[in-house]
Amino acid sequence: MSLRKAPLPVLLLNNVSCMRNSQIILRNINVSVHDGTALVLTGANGSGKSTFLRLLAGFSRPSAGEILWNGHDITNSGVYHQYKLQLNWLSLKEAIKDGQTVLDNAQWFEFLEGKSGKSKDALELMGLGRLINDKARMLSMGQRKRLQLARLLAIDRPIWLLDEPSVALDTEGVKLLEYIIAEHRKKGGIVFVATHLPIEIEDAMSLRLPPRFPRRLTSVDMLNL
Ligand SMILES: Nc1ncnc2c1ncn2[C@@H]1O[C@H](COP(=O)(O)OP(=O)(O)OP(=O)(O)O)[C@@H](O)[C@H]1O
Repeated sequence: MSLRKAPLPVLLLNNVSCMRNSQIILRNINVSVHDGTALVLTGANGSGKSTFLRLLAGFSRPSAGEILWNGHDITNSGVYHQYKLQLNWLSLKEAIKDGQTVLDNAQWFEFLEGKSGKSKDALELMGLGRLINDKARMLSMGQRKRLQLARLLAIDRPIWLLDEPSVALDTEGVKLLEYIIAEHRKKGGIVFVATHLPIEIEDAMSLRLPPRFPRRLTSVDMLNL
């Protein structure tokens, strides 16, 4: 008889809590993530979705508990050095240079990554093929989001941390987002999505963060307690 060991999760959040300004933002989060996993984070404004992604990105440290990547604590500087190369971060802060062309904006990220050759196809896929030589300042909000998503594809890292990725996208844009997430997962990629908007992700895990009340409770909060 052979005993097969369960595979080690790629990412393990083990009793993770996070405090800011003496307030608990996240409390005792336990999540186990394997290759191909998608986790959709929802919750009210201020419930801690971005904070959750920031912890995963290593931008801030858990106040308690640990985040393990392949069994290693990401707050260890040697581990983090390797871990951060796995991450692709997308947020409302878009880091787009208005004076550069759409193509340059994508290729610059590829260049920083020591890669080349994927930006054009990625922009085509995201529906920006006709605009690659236009200055980024010409883009609409939704087109800027498409450019961010094209960069995600061009850089091609395994763990995606997406904060409100569908904001400003039209119906076709959301479908494209769902498509690239599905394709990324087929290759074993891991996707975290913090969102208020509906997004279709097959077999996704979901985590709804409880509301927090840093402000005075309203009657609506009282009803929901
Ligand atoms: N650096 C910080 N210092 C102090 N408090 C912070 C810090 N960052 C976030 N917070 C607080 O943590 C709480 C959670 O914020 P966070 O941005 O994670 O929520 P969210 O669920 O992403 O909200 P939204 O849906 O509005 O984007 C908020 O009350 C916010 O004020």
